[in-house]
Amino acid sequence: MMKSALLTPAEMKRADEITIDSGVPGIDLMECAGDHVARLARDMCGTEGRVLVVCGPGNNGGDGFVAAQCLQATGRQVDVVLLKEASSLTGDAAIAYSRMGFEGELTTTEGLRQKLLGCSLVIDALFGAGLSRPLQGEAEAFVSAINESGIPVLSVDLPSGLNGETGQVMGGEGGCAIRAERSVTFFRHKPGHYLIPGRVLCGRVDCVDIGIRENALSEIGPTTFINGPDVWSSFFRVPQLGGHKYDRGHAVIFGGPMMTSGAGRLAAGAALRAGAGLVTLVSPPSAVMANATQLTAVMLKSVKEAGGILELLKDPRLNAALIGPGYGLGDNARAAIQAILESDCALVLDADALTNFQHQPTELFDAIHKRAGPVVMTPHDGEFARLFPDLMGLPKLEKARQAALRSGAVLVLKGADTVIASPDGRAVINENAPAWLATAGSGDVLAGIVCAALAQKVSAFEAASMAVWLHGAAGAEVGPGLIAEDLVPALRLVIAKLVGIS
Ligand SMILES: NC(=O)C1=CN([C@@H]2O[C@H](COP(=O)(O)OP(=O)(O)OC[C@H]3O[C@@H](n4cnc5c(N)ncnc54)[C@H](O)[C@@H]3O)[C@@H](O)[C@H]2O)[C@@H](O)CC1
Ligand SMILES: Nc1ncnc2c1ncn2[C@@H]1O[C@H](COP(=O)(O)OP(=O)(O)O)[C@@H](O)[C@H]1O
Ligand SMILES: [K+]
Repeated sequence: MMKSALLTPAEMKRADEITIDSGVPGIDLMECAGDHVARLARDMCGTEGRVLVVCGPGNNGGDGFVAAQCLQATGRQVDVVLLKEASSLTGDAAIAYSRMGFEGELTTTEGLRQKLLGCSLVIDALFGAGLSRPLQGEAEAFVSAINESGIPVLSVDLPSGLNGETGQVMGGEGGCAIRAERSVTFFRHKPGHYLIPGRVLCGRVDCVDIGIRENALSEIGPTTFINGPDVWSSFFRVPQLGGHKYDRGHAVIFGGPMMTSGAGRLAAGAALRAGAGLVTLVSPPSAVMANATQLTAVMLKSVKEAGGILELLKDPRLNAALIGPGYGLGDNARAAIQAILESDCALVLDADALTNFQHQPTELFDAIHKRAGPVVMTPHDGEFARLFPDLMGLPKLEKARQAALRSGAVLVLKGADTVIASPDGRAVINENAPAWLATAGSGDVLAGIVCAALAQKVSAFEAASMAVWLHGAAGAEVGPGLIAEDLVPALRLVIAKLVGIS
């Protein structure tokens, strides 16, 4: 799990301190970092062309001085531009500057523009983890000039102007940040490398070892992780010789009326493919015929109203349920959801199940806190806004974490950078979803996969994380031209690969 830990800039600072306190000089870390930066710079622009290293006033600039020195030592033409006078440098950055062996040039934005002409790569060593406020004045003008030049940029640690904790540009809409082709960071990725727009601004990110102590992580206790098998593979269930289908759980999908019945069918098919031993699609009588003509291995049941649902869920073998996709809005729908909330089964609430409580969110959260079974909620941003309007201004990780804590549910806040947050404070960020997944019905498939993992008795946070990853991997397997129906058969290939490697 520690392999996939993400560190906030403050946690990374702590990891640096722990390592330095254990006897590793800070300048050694910086020299190692700068050496990697130089290596990647050579990787980006081969042996030809001038490299311009733009250095800020802190240790990020220090990494830039080391990189400049390494590049020059291999015969490279290098210019170093300073944002602040060299005399204001302190600590390791001052040491790195003094060891560089040549002078950096304190220049104006116009001077920087002249230096940019004809160079083949810019190393952005202006600001990294220490950026504490939006870029202004000369710093902002430097960043604009670099972006306008169109020259490829390698950012050190983070594109300058980006908040490493939130993935947002410091200063929001009015702020500015480097748009890099590649970034190189140290020890562990930061959430900002994966959260949008950070992920776009970073370009390809390399994470390199600079000698930070691994055991610093146990002292720091990170709570944010990148999603992948490292987070949940020990929870992934492989059917056992001698087992039977009930070992794999019985998922119940509550589908809607005929005109929106496709959503429930997609979710049911996905739940079966994702490993639930049995799947029953429960629908109002009007949709039964449509479902029956489309589905084979999925069982069907017709239920008219909340009373029927209560009765059905008394069967303890029905251990996981999903309601929401194509379900419909109104008093009857809300009564059905309330009936399901009264049962003990593990539960996924998606789409209409969330929208139905937009005027009574506290009622929903109280019911979730009271029930014994776990709940996973899977809103996209629009659905999230209906239940948590006051959290909308927060960065995505914080939004998901606070919503999980308030609701008592594991929260899957969807998008290109889906965040899964647990009420216990843990969160993962997903990165394997291709943009082809942004298509009608794709969320219904995801909800079905979550339900399958819950039916297999996977804990809610791991179930949600696993499902989001499988969904992303299935999307990548299908690729261009994907429609939601394609995801269900693609899951078979993804699971086959996963079982092969685990
Ligand atoms: N020993 C260490 O601590 C190591 C640090 N490393 C590098 O050090 C970086 C962090 O260094 P620092 O903590 O010095 O931080 P930075 O170099 O990112 O920036 C801090 C400096 O910028 C100023 N500043 C912050 N926001 C500003 C703004 N908006 N406008 C103008 N000035 C602003 C601060 O007052 C401070 O002087 C990392 O990103 C990484 O590149 C690496 O060298 C590895 C080892
Ligand atoms: N740009 C994107 N890149 C990757 N995945 C995306 C992107 N946009 C949306 N997704 C994913 O596609 C799915 C869409 O779900 P949702 O919005 O509920 O759609 P629907 O209701 O049509 O099924 C989610 O899993 C979401 O994370
Ligand atoms: K930088």
